[in-house]
Amino acid sequence: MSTALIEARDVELAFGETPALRGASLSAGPGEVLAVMGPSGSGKSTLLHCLAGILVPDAGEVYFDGQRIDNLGEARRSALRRDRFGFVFQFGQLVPELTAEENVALPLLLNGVRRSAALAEARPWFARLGLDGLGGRRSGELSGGQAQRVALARGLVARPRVLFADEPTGALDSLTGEQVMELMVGAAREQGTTVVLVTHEPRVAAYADREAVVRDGKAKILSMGYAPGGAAERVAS
Ligand SMILES: Nc1ncnc2c1ncn2[C@@H]1O[C@H](COP(=O)(O)OP(=O)(O)OP(=O)(O)O)[C@@H](O)[C@H]1O
Repeated sequence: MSTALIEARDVELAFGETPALRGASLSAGPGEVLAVMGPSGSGKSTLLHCLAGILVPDAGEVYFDGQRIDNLGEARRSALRRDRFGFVFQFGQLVPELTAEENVALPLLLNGVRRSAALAEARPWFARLGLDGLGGRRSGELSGGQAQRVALARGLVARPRVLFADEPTGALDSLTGEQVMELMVGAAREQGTTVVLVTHEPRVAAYADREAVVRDGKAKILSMGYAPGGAAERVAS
C-alpha cells in the first residue's frame, strides 16, 4: 500500500507541440518536505501544477490522500485547492489593495470564515515570522523578504495538507532566502504540512527530506530514506 499523500503517476502533458512532461512520477508522504530540482524548462513547474490540480495532464494520474484528483471537474479541483492546499510563488503575489494582515487572512475568508475570526487567525503569524507591526502595510510598503514571509503565512494559515512552493526564494538574496526557507520548513513541520518545493538552488533544496530531479519531463528521486523532521539518508544515484 502506498503511503504517499500526493502522487503523480506517469504524467504526460504537452503545451501544443511542446511536450513538458513525458511520463513523470513523483510522490511525497505526509509531513515530508520534497525538493524538486532540475534545469530550466525541464517541467518542474508543470509537474507542480499537475500535482496541485491546477493543470490537468493529458495522460497519467494524480492522487491526493488516496483519491484520484486529475479526473475531477474544475469546481471540485478548485475546492480541493482552496480547502487542502496552500501556495507560495516566486514573487509573493500579494493582493496589492489589501493590507498584509488581510492578505494572510484571505484563504480563511475564501473558506467562509468570518472576517474578525480570519484576522484573529492571521495576526499571530506576524510575530511568528518576524513581521511585528507590519500587519497594516500594503505589499508596496514591504521589502521583498517581508512580502515573501507574508505570502508564506498566507500559504500556511489555513493549515493545508500540502504546501506547493514554486521558487519561493527565487527573487530573494541568499541570506533572506535562507530565512524564508527556515521559517517555511519550521512552520510546515510544526503543523505536519507536506511541502513540495520547486527550486534551482541546492542550498534551498538542502532543507528538504528528499530531492527529486526533473529532466526532459521525467522525474527521478535522488535521495531516499524519508524521515520527517529528521535528516534524510542520502543515496544519490
Ligand atoms: N503555458 C505554457 N505554454 C506553452 N509552453 C509552456 C507553458 N508553460 C510551460 N511551457 C513549456 O513547457 C516546458 C516546461 O516548462 P516548466 O515551466 O514546467 O519548466 P521549469 O522546469 O519549471 O522551468 P524553469 O526552471 O525555467 O521555471 C518548457 O519547454 C516550457 O517552455
